[in-house]
Amino acid sequence: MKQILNFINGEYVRNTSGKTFQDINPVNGSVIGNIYEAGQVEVNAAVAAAKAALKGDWGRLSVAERCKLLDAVAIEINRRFDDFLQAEIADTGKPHHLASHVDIPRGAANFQIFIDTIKSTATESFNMRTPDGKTALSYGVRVPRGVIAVVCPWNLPLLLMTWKVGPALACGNTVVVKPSEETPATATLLGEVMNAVGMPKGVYNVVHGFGANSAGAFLTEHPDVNGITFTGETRTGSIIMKAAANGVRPVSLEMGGKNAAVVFADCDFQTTIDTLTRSCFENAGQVCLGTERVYVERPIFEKVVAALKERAESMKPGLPFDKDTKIGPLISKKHQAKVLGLYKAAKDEGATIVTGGGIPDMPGDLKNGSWIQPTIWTGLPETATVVTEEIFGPCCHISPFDSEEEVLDKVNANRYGLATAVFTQDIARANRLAQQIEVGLCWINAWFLRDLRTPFGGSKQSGIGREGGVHSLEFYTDLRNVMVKF
Ligand SMILES: NC(=O)C1=CN([C@@H]2O[C@H](COP(=O)(O)OP(=O)(O)OC[C@H]3O[C@@H](n4cnc5c(N)ncnc54)[C@H](O)[C@@H]3O)[C@@H](O)[C@H]2O)C=CC1
Ligand SMILES: O=Cc1ccc(S(=O)(=O)O)cc1
Repeated sequence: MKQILNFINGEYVRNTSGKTFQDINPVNGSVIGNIYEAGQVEVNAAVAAAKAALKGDWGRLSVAERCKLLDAVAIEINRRFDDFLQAEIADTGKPHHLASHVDIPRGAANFQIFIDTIKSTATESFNMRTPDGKTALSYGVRVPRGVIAVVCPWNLPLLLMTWKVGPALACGNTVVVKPSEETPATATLLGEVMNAVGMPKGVYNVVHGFGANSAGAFLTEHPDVNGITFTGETRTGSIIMKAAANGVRPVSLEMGGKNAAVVFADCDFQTTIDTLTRSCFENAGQVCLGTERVYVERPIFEKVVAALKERAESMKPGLPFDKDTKIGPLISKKHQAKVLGLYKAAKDEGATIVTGGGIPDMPGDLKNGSWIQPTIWTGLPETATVVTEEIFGPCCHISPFDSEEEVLDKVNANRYGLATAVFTQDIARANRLAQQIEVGLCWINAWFLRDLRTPFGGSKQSGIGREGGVHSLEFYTDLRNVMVKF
């Protein structure tokens, strides 16, 4: 049995309370690890180590030296690619092709991309004449904020954690990471990488546990934490915002979504169906950017429903390492119960179940896993639960529309505003819509196509702030103005 320890000040440590909880493989419900829950003592130690590191070797490094270390981290993750892959797959049950093409490569790349950003981003300067006839030059310098708390979800554990740790370290901060209690493995493994490349002690720390009355709350409420970056549910983000208010600490929040796709009759049909298949069902729908509302222009409504039904039914569930596996389980029995509850709500509220709606029949011990059928509904009003609430499962409701104005109103009538994908060959119409849809990200004839220099984040209740490229620097540094008179 794996023993999953906290990583504090460069060392793996258990805890003083003796409290542990189980790491479960969602494929078959088996216990794969024993996680040592960090209490207030361990969180205090991690924050203290991170604070001390700011004044130690780490704080004295030049930007170039810091970047060299980050590059070494990326190289070491890639050298240990298979260890990360096995760990991520064991925790999440996601198909091998997904973890090996998305999660782990991006986990490494997230340490490299911000090297260019930090090295090449200038700050502004202004020259002016003073009232007494002298000259004044003012210029900006970016300084690290200090200790950053990084609170992470379980859907893309390494990818989303490094998306924050990479820029935080590039900017000279130190971090205390609180991975999701469901997926502790890769954040823990990253500690070995940090030690292997010679990262100074205390720069990267990991504390395990839950939210309320546990590591998550102890960390975000800690007075020596100087900034909090969070990805997870909107409800949790709101609790974290309140914790951050105490001490007036900045927050960056990437939260829930109820993303729409808008399909016009003139779309490239095959590309649209291929893309919708990914956006609705990939990672068992556990992607914050995933599509759960599909609006289709009436002339091709039936055709889209039929094509997507066929694709949903071809998503073969199975073991992560089986070559023909197309979909893994949900992250946990708890999440499966939530998704099944919403599947039931759809039925109770009168949905037509085009396909799915329950649990697939799995062989042997896989019966104990948290599997779910890809599901499509039609026929619900815009007020229905599964049309308004985030599900985070492999499902969507498809409804017809007749005009651009109608679909725009429907897309925007939701409290979330993370992402939308528009499918049409009329590029003027697509751009018109993209500028009116209230989201942080809008794709045209694409989905999950990312240039990591661009801003990522949500509008409305999907988030506060943007990360990616120079936008990450906005959060992970404090911009100081210096004015010199001569
Ligand atoms: N906008 C985005 O980029 C993304 C958003 N998400 C959202 O994340 C959700 C799935 O992730 P979950 O792990 O279920 O989210 P969650 O909000 O339950 O948990 C996220 C993290 O916050 C911690 N946490 C929970 N309560 C806390 C508290 N009171 N104080 C401090 N920390 C606390 C958890 O232990 C976990 O590490 C999705 O439903 C989706 O809404 C997921 C991925 C990306
Ligand atoms: O699931 C949420 C999510 C997925 C991807 C990204 S990124 O743009 O690739 O960093 C962010 C959040």
